[in-house]
Amino acid sequence: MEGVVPMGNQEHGALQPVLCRILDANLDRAREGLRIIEEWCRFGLNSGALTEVCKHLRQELAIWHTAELRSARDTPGDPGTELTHPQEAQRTDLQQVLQVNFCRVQEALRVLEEYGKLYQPEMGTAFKQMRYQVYTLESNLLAGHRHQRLLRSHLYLVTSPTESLPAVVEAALQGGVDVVQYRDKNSDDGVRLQNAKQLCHLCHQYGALFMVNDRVDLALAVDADGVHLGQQDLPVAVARQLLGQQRLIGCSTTNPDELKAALQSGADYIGVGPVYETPTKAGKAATGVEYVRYAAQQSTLPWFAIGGIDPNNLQEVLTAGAERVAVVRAIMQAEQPMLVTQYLVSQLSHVQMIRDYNARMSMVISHV
Ligand SMILES: Cc1ncc(COP(=O)(O)OP(=O)(O)O)c(N)n1
Ligand SMILES: Cc1ncsc1CCOP(=O)(O)O
Ligand SMILES: [Mg+2]
Repeated sequence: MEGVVPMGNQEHGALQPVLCRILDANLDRAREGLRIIEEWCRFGLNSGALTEVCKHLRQELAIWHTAELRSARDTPGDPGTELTHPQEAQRTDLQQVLQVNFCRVQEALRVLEEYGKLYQPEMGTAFKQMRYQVYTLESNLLAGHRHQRLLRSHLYLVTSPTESLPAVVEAALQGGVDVVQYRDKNSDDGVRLQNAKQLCHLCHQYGALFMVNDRVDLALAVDADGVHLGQQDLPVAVARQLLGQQRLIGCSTTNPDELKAALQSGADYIGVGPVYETPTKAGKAATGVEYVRYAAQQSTLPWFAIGGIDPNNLQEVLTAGAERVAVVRAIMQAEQPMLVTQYLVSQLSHVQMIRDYNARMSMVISHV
């Protein structure tokens, strides 16, 4: 086979330029990947600490990137520059951009670690340490992104089955909905899987969270952000074992006892309701806005008022203390789902703005 030389037959001298080319290419690769991650830390997260970690790693790589390694570069003679994978052209959301670049940096560091040992023994240890620093950076950066998104979420759409499911969900996403839950009690699993996959992809394109109702297996199968569980569903602790710490778990409650248990269960957010009677959950007694008032006083987790909420009664729910609401019919059955979503979003952000302002004012007053 032309060009294939067993390593044992290569003389050390002949190996040196090859090593230099491998090290040069992978130093470039690691630095480029880090730069992409650093831009998000700096401009997306405004995190000085995470930006500093990326910068420090890039500077360390630069020190190893000596003139000898750079001068070994032979881009025109590199057959790898022509090779692209179709997936390189597809980046569907920010999460993917970051994930792909973390992989790229980690792979490059692994190559540097292994080949570096042949070039200069200290390289092995140095790049190994850097690889572990990158793993830590990855978990600090990616861990908690769902929880952070949840904290910024105020409008939650729970879907109902319809022919135009993707179109309605996309309209709601265009209107600014923060979380979408796929809820389908009757379809076959094959249909559910297809729908959940499609909606998950759509939500992530718009930077919204995607949750699955009831089904932990389906949530895992489509890489959803989490699952929503009621009192008759799997216990939160069991779902947590299956889903891990990174995914979100929501828990429905209808009264103070359930709220107390849900707050201690390890759930990430709470459903509060049905506030009003609703055909979507026929036969379930309404809690009334009193329970919304109670949740506003007692909940230590983000919570969403749900059940019969629409543009006409939203104000009453907000006045009772809600800052977050979940709806089914108000959006799924709207003639113009995007407009209704925009209206709900604007009402919710208005109330949020007033509450934030009042909270800041009372802090100022308490310091005078
Ligand atoms: C956000 C949100 N809150 C409450 C529910 C209701 O969950 P559950 O009581 O399990 O009832 P079903 O939706 O499974 O019929 C929810 N789905 N979402
Ligand atoms: C799933 C669920 N859980 C409590 S109320 C409810 C349904 C809310 O539907 P709608 O917003 O159409 O009243
Ligand atoms: Mg349920």
